[in-house]
Amino acid sequence: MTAAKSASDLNVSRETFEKLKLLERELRRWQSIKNLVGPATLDQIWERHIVDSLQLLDLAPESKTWLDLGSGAGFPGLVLAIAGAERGLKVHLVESNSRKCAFLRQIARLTGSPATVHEARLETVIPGFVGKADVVSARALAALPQLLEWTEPMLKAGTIGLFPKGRDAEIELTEARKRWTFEAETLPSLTDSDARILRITSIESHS
Ligand SMILES: C[S@@+](CC[C@H](N)C(=O)[O-])C[C@H]1O[C@@H](n2cnc3c(N)ncnc32)[C@H](O)[C@@H]1O
Repeated sequence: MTAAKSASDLNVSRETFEKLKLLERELRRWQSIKNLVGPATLDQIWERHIVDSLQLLDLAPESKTWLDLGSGAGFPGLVLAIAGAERGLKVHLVESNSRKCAFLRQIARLTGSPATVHEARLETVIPGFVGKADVVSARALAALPQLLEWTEPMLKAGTIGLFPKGRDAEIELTEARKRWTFEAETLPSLTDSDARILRITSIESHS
């Protein structure tokens, strides 16, 4: 799929669809000078990036505050801020790369989306969100044990972890269970039959 057909394909309003199209256009424009995403994924921006991000919204429909770690060019965090705005969702994007942060700020401004960009290392941002976010997400940032090490204080305080994973999801779960006990749902991805989305709650460290 090279382009989304309509707002109803995505189950979003026309206004949200227009904002997602703006994100796509700007990503293509910035990509030529700033190289924000893997060049091989540019042909499939909707499937690989936008729809892949959008599917997380339905996995935490009640959420109001969302922290996305290592947001890159906005996936999933910026897409969620754009699409979740109408139901009152606010998204915090954490990204250490300044040119990616410039892109995130620009698109948040152009779309009027409730996204706050934290240009920082996630290790310094997470402590301020313990007990303050409904969901923490991270796509293509690190293997599950590292993600749990970073987010454990948030998950212990009741935040839900949503981590899109590739075909190694089960291996990463097995590895993580050596250090923690936690509830994990392994959910199918709508965009890739090999991929999974891990929904993690109720974590306890073994040590
Ligand atoms: C592989 S990219 C994935 C980007 C996006 N989540 C996606 O799926 O397209 C990982 C991103 O995490 C950022 N990153 C890596 N380590 C970080 C850290 N400790 N704190 C904040 N950002 C970090 C990188 O700059 C990069 O943009």
